Formats: sequence, structure tokens, C-alpha cells
Amino acid sequence: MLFKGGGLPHESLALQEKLFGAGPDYNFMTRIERFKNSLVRVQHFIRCCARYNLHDHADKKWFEGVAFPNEVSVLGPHSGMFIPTLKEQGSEEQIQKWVPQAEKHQIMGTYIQTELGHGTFVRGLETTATYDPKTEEFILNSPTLTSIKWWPGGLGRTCNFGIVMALLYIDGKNYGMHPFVVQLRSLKTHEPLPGLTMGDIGPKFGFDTVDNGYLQFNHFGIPRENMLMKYCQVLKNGTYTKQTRNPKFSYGAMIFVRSMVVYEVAGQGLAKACTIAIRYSAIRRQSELKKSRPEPQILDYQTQQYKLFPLLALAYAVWFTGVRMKEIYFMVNNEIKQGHTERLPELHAISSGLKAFTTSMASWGIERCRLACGGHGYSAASGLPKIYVNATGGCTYEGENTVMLLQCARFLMNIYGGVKNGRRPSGSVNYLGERISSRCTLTSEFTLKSLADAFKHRAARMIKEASERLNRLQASGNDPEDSWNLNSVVLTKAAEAHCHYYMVLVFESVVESVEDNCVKDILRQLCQLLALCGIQENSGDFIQDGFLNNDQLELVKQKQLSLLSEIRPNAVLLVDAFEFHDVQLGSILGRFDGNVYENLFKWAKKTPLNKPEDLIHRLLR
Ligand SMILES: CCCCCCCCC/C=C/C(=O)SCCNC(=O)CCNC(=O)[C@H](O)C(C)(C)COP(=O)(O)OP(=O)(O)OC[C@H]1O[C@@H](n2cnc3c(N)ncnc32)[C@H](O)[C@@H]1OP(=O)(O)O
Ligand SMILES: Cc1cc2nc3c(=O)[nH]c(=O)nc-3n(C[C@H](O)[C@H](O)[C@H](O)COP(=O)(O)OP(=O)(O)OC[C@H]3O[C@@H](n4cnc5c(N)ncnc54)[C@H](O)[C@@H]3O)c2cc1C
Repeated sequence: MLFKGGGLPHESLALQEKLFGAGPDYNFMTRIERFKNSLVRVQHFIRCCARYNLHDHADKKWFEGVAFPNEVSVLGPHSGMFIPTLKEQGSEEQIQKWVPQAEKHQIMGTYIQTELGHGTFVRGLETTATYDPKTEEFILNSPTLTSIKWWPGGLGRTCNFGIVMALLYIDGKNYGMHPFVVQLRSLKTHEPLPGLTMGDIGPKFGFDTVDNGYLQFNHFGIPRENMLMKYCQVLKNGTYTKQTRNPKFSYGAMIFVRSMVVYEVAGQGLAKACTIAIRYSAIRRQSELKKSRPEPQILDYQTQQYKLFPLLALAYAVWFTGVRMKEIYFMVNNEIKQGHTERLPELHAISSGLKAFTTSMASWGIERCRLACGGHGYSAASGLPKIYVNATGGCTYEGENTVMLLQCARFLMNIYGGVKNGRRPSGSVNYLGERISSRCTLTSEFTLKSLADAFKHRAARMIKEASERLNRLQASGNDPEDSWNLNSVVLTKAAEAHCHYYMVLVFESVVESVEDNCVKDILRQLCQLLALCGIQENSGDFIQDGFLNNDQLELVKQKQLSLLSEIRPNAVLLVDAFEFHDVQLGSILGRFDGNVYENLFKWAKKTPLNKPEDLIHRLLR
């Protein structure tokens, strides 16, 4: 790749230094300043991509990580949702009409689905698009207060286009949710078009650099050609035609982002937090390990290793799983483009499950990294608060995690039910076709195969028991909906167990694929630690059916603790291997040069509160 490893053109780094280092620091800005500063960088980013002929996706992603460290810019919804939806849901003519303009940033778009009153329940969304054959227009309207579009990124002030998800009505009949391309603002004045009320929804937990906004339609007309018509069409006379049986094709944008979130949000966020916490733990000396000996690196305390090394293993696991999730998405998406939709249900399930599982684990892990860094971890200078608020949004957007796990569970129940009726499962659920062996193959050697088999056993057992409990609830007189709700905690745990097994399996396959024996051994240690911690933290799942006994759990704990000291010598190298540039990390604690104290002091002295002309200073005189 052109830039991987910091070959960024000097001026961009200078800009970054100015914007992030020498110039006004992100942490010292107000929300409005952060938003405006982000727009300056968006313009610079777009110019640099043109100037350096940056087209490779990985290069642009790397450069984005430098230009927008641990933050989402308006390019997120534009490139991550608006353009992919045009490409996936638009007809050839529509793609030709809008994609070139969007890719040249002549129009900036977002994905407008969520409303004040509904986010999870897409079928409950209320915005309407009523076809008028006389004018050959769709009339978009927000019929209620709760139907006001709410949350879309870039909607508040920036974007002048959007893909609006609305209920299609023709002759009074509701055809369900469909995507519509809507121009929101004048391309000359940037003012909202007549019939639209728009604005920013106000300060949030994070995402300061994105103007998440609201949009209210007041009988707003758009041309018939603006409904994305790859899979279904509305003819001039109002006739509705469709080329697919699957009504969920209009949900495609969500699968795409969920599939990307695993690597881009969970993987990157946790890997950065581990880099900061482990580098800092190698710098920080504190307390006394041995009488009259110098203060040790805090990374030499077993408790510090116990906090951080399982997270390092998890960061590698989520990173590898995110890479695999992207591969699967593009593979299945290509199949769908050729008309083979058989694997769409599995893609929906695994992307929903892994998005939920990995963003939850990453949020928990990033916070644990902060806690391991003492007071300086609590400072904005650590970069950890910004990494946290950016990553944890992923637990909510693109489908709240609980709801996503239930979607995954729904697929698992369908598959398990099919197995009982003689259907052979394949892909990520092929193990559900195997007989569940109750014999545990775990030995003190803890081979990756035996560890993966333990997680396979746990997932298969929990899915089987969730299915049986669902049947019992129905057999005892509950209707299917109540039975599902009364079983939903068990169902989410079965989905988590499935995702956990999938992640261990991916990690095992990566380790086995490594040729260099030294690297293989180190990655094997991380994979073992990931699995052993998973067993330890969910031991109830492994002993409930007698699969593991207390003696084996004791062996698990001993091996887990011995791995900590085995990993210690390579810990810093393992985070350096993520190759984050200091600008991407945005952390004084995690600086590659380790020069923490001097830069922490310099940074603090720059804080606006220390400016002599500052108001408080005058008040204190
Ligand atoms: C990168 C870095 C970024 C970084 C930048 C990120 C910036 C933030 C961007 C954020 C953008 C957003 O949040 S955009 C808004 C995101 N919103 C959401 O994700 C809403 C979440 N809710 C939903 O997706 C839906 O409501 C869902 C929960 C799936 C339920 O949908 P329905 O009620 O229509 O469907 P159900 O009745 O549950 O299921 C009916 C069948 O349809 C199937 N089904 C459901 N959804 C399906 C789907 N998408 N594809 C295929 N099939 C699907 C089910 O498996 C069932 O199959 P059978 O079992 O075989 O019948
Ligand atoms: C940072 C950020 C960026 C966003 N960007 C966009 C965007 O660009 N475009 C866009 O359209 N939207 C966007 N969203 C909105 C996002 O998609 C919704 O917030 C999300 O889908 C959840 O819907 P909701 O907020 O209405 O929560 P609700 O659906 O009201 O859920 C609230 C809680 O209720 C519970 N719950 C809900 N349904 C169920 C169920 N079926 N079973 C069990 N429990 C349930 C869950 O605990 C859930 O957390 C963004 C949100 C955030 C936070």
C-alpha cells in the first residue's frame, strides 16, 4: 500500500501536526470548533486523495485514520452508506446519474432511516412516499411528530442529499419500506429546500465532529426516477413491479455497515486502546515489587498483565474476525449480484451477531484499558476517552446490539429446526449438523483444536437448549411471540456463544496459516489466552453439562496465568505490530517514542485554561 507505515505526504502530516499537535488541539476545542475543524480536514482529505491519486480502498482508509483520528467525519455516512446504497440498490441509470457526482463529492449524502419514534423496528417507521401518477412524483411526508427523521449523520448542516427510507404508497396501498434519493439542500445556497425542516439534534456522548440531524417533510415532491429501482420499480402509471421475492434487499445498506464495523470500529478501537495501555504500562514505573529495588514497570505486575494481555489477544481476534467478515460480505454480495441469494440469511445473521458481539467486547475492553492507566488514563491526553466514545456508538447504530443478537438467534433457531428435519447446515453453522460430543478433549497441552472444540460444544449445546426451551414454552400454551420473548435472554446468550466460537475458529485458522514458527508460537499463545479467558469468564457454560470438571477448570486457570509471563516479553512488540502512527493513536501515553512525561507537561501548559488572558484568570486577580 502506498501509505501503510507512514509514507504519508509530508504536507498532510504537517497539517495533522497543525490540526492535532502544534495547532489547536481537538481536546481544547468546543463542539462547534471540532465540527468546523473536521470539515476543514474533510476538504484537505478530498484534495489530497485527488492530488496523490489515492483510489486504493485500504490506502484511503489508512489516510482517513490519520486525517480523522478516532472520529467519524461526514465522509462516514457519505462513503459508508450513501454511495454503497446507490450502488447496491440503484438501477444502472441511477448509478450513472448519482455515483460519479457523489464520488467527486459534488454532492454529499447520508442514509436517512431512523425516526424520533423508531430506530430498531424498521417496519414501524412512519415517513410516507405517496406516488402521484398525475405529476409522476413521490410526495414525501412526515405524518406525525414521531416520524421526524432523527440521527442521520451529516443531516444537521452538511449533506445536501440523502437516501430516505420511507413507506411506499400507491393508490392507498402500502408496499413497505423503500429507498428514495432526495435532494435536501440547494446546491447554490446550501439552504434546505422548501418543504423541509432540518437541523442538528444537539450534543451527544461522542461523535462531536458529525452533525447528526433531524429532517421533517411537509408534502415534499421528488421525481418518480428518484426511487432506487434495482429490485423494484414504479412505472409512470403507478404500476409496481419487483424482481425479487426477498423484501429485505432494501435493508442491504445495514448489512454492509455491520460487516465493516467489526474491523473498522471494534477491531481498530480495541487495538488502539491496547497499544496505548501496553506502551504506557512499559513506561510507567510505580510502587515497589521488591524491597530496596527500583520501582518496576507496571507491566511487570501480574494483575496488570491479567487486565491487558487478554485484551491484546481479543484485539488480535477481533482484527482477524473483522478481516474475515469483510471477505465474506464481498463474496456473498457478489453471489447476490449474480442472482444467488441463498447465503443472504446467513450473511445477515453473522454480520448482525458479530457486529453486536465485537462492539460490546471492544467497548468493555477499551474502558478496561483506560482503568489500567491510572490518572493519566482519565486525561483526554491519553486518547482513551475519545477512542471509547467513538467505538461504543457501534453498540447502538446499525442496529442495537441486543436486537442484532436476536436476529442472529432467529437464524440459528431456523437452522437447528432444519437439522432436526434432516437438512444439512453449511458455512458458519455447519457444526450444528454434527452430533454434540460430550467428551471433552481438553488436555494440559491446550491445543487450539481442542480449545475450539470446547467453544463448539458450548455453542451447540446452548443453541440446542434454546430451541428445546422455545418448544417447551410453546407446548405449555404460550403463543410463538410470547414464547420467543420469554426465551430471549437465553437466545441472546446462544447467539453470543455462536459468535464466540466463530471468533476462536477464525483465530485458530489464522495461526495455522502462519509459516514463520516464531510468529506462529506467539500468535498461538494469544489464541490460547483468548480461549482460556473465554472459558474462565463463562465457566458456567462449560461445566453445566459436565463437559468440563473442576480439575480441568483449575488447569485452565494455571495455564492462563502462566501465559501472562510468557507473553510479557513480546507485549510491546505485539502492539507495535498494529503499526498505528502516533497521529492515528491521538495519545500522549501511547507515543511511539515513549516520551510521555515531557509531552504531558507541554500539553497541559497549552490548555486554554492556562492562557493568561483567560477570563477565570482575570476573575482570580
Ligand atoms: C464502517 C465504519 C462505519 C463508521 C461510521 C458509522 C456511522 C454511523 C452510521 C449509522 C447508521 C445507522 O444506524 S442506519 C440505521 C440502522 N438501523 C438499523 O439497523 C435498524 C435495526 N433493525 C432492523 O434491521 C430490522 O428492524 C430487524 C431488527 C432486522 C427486523 O426487521 P423486520 O421486522 O423487517 O424483519 P423480521 O420480521 O425480524 O425478520 C423477517 C425476516 O427477514 C430477515 N431479515 C431481517 N433483516 C434482514 C436483512 N438486513 N437482510 C436479510 N434478511 C433480513 C430475518 O432474518 C427474517 O428471516 P426469516 O427468519 O427467514 O423469516
Ligand atoms: C452515533 C449514532 C449514529 C447514528 N447514525 C445514524 C444514521 O446515519 N442514519 C440513521 O438512520 N440512523 C442513525 N443512528 C440511529 C441508530 O440506527 C438507532 O439509534 C438504532 O437503530 C437504535 O434505535 P433507537 O435509537 O430507536 O433505539 P430503540 O429501538 O428505541 O431501542 C432502545 C432499546 O430498547 C431495547 N429494544 C428495542 N427493540 C427491542 C427488541 N426487539 N427486543 C429487545 N429489546 C429491544 C434495546 O435495549 C434498545 O437499546 C445513529 C445512532 C447513533 C447512536
